[in-house]
Amino acid sequence: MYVDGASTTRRTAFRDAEKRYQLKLVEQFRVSANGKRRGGRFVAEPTDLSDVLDFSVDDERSSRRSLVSTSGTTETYAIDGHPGFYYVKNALSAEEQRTWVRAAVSELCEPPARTNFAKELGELPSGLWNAVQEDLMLFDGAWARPGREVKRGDAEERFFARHLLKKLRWATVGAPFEWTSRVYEPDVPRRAISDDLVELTRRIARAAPEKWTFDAQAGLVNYYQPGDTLNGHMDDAENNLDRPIVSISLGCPAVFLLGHENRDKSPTAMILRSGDAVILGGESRKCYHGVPRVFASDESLEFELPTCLRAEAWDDDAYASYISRARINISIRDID
Ligand SMILES: O=C(O)CCC(=O)C(=O)O
Ligand SMILES: [Fe+2]
Repeated sequence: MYVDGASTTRRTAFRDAEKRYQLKLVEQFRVSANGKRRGGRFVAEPTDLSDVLDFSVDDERSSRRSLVSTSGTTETYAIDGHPGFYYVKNALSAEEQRTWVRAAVSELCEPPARTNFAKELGELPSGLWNAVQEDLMLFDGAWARPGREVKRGDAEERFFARHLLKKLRWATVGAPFEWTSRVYEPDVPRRAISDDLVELTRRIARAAPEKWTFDAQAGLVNYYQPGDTLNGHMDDAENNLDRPIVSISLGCPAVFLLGHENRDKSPTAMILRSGDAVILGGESRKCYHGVPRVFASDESLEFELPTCLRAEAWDDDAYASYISRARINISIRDID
């Protein structure tokens, strides 16, 4: 769906910013009772976020943003130096956040949606989420109970549904994207974009004062675990770059870098939080962007999940436990 510049190795202002925010693990040592130094525990090195916009707090960094409109609890902001980009805070209600987390892991990644597994394993059988709950594994193209005990470190471990769920990185809804030829494939089986998703993203797109035409036709669902990143890229496979992209964040917070038309200008860093959305329209539609960092919700108080995603808010603990260590992004595009 995007140009992932071969230039990720070239030193650019964008690349420097990615490095600044990426997760760095440092070994933690402790001295045991007999005076020996023991290591082996890795923790995240603190990251300096003093230059990162956070729409959930009002401080000196807020001078770089301006409130464009308010509708109920939804607030839409523009950011200095990034025409056409909007941050839509509280774009989703508490209930909608749960609905779309549930849909992302139990519907949007289900066949015939294309996922990152297609190349290595072929299409997974349907029911990945239920297979995780029942601790099943992939055997001869179906979910099955393991025939014998599988120990930690055994090669078969990677076929457990719980392991595959951790490796789920993307799913496409609507017209699937062929990453090699970099085109949307018109005539293959697909998971249609539901009316609910069309309606939701249309509503969000209307928050932009430009009132761009936006027809939700294809979507990419990205699944991130803490430590996962999305390299700086520009989405350019869609025919008409005058149409915006609407991109919804769910679960753990992330650092999002919004750059410019090349990688040499310093990007603006901001935190994307659950229930918020961004609109990449106008000039910003052709700008580099990426996600160098996803924070686990228990890393620090400022990254806690909103109450609507914590265990007590669900009737099924499994969703709460997944989303406390995952981020989901649903980006919807108009591809004509
Ligand atoms: O995860 C995000 O917030 C950004 C996703 C994105 O840029 C993409 O899917 O093209
Ligand atoms: Fe993108």
